[in-house]
Amino acid sequence: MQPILSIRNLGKTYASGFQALKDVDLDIHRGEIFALLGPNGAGKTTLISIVCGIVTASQGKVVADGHDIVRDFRAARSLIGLVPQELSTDAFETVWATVRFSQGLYGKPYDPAHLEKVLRDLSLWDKKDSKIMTLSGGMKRRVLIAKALAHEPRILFLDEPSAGVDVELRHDMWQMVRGLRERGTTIILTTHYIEEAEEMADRIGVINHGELIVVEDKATLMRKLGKKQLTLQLQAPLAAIPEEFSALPLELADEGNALVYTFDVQAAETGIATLLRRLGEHGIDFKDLHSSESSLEDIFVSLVRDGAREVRA
Ligand SMILES: Nc1ncnc2c1ncn2[C@@H]1O[C@H](COP(=O)(O)OP(=O)(O)OP(=O)(O)O)[C@@H](O)[C@H]1O
Repeated sequence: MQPILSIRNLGKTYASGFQALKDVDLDIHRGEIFALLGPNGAGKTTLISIVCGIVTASQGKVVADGHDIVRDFRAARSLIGLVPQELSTDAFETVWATVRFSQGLYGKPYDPAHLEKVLRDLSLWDKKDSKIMTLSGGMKRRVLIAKALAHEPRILFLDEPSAGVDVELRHDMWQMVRGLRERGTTIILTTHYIEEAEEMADRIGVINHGELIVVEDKATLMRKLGKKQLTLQLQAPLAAIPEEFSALPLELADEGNALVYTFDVQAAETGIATLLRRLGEHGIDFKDLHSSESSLEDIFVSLVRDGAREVRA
């Protein structure tokens, strides 16, 4: 099936000469939740801003459901909703007036029933006549979401949805995002919270220094780049790893009371049987063992640290 969003050779150099995006190619599938991860300044907001028509690209092409975002701006923009990081307008407006305005902005006719549903879903109905400046931070966040949903977008961008929100709102938001996806909306979110990507995303893209260094199904990413660790609790502590074992991916932990062996999830042979046999031969006994898998967070940190080279290799 044709992707709902197709990004080709996208680049952005700001007037300062700073190159914030370099040759980004990305297809977003219909109906998926895509999480874009990257450290501060990686280019996430720049990418979203280009697709939403807020920033002009220096090179490349973006097509949203068949509509070029530059040549066919109105049609493309009407398909897209954006929940930005901060509310920048309308402090003196009521909640109702601001969502009503957002509905009309992209040519949608006034549909009070839809607006009521959006506000009820976001627990904002009681506040519909309140001025935005009188709302709490969490409620203002909900207003941002309501504004983005007012024109029934097919593609929804959430820029750092969890930044500065409490646990309850975060979980409500996840619930809402899943509900939207079930009804056919495609969701692209940027996040610093790996937990959020791990919880929500079907696919994950990692961006660093303006380059998309990896795009992968979440499950595949975790399988491909994940490592497993086997921890052996020793009967007697070791002062150092014996010379004979120095070539193995072994580390001492817990003040010499534990040996940690790291292996690739994908490797044909883990080497565990050999390790255990050799430890036995050397009289290194253990009283307990357990294994653990690396989290998405471990994978992300190593990706960003090691950069593009190793991932592509
Ligand atoms: N208007 C601008 N002029 C010059 N440089 C800019 C401009 N806007 C952003 N940048 C730079 O481009 C880079 C990418 O910024 P961007 O906001 O896209 O990052 P981000 O990944 O969203 O970061 P964060 O996670 O901190 O929000 C940063 O180095 C930033 O300083």
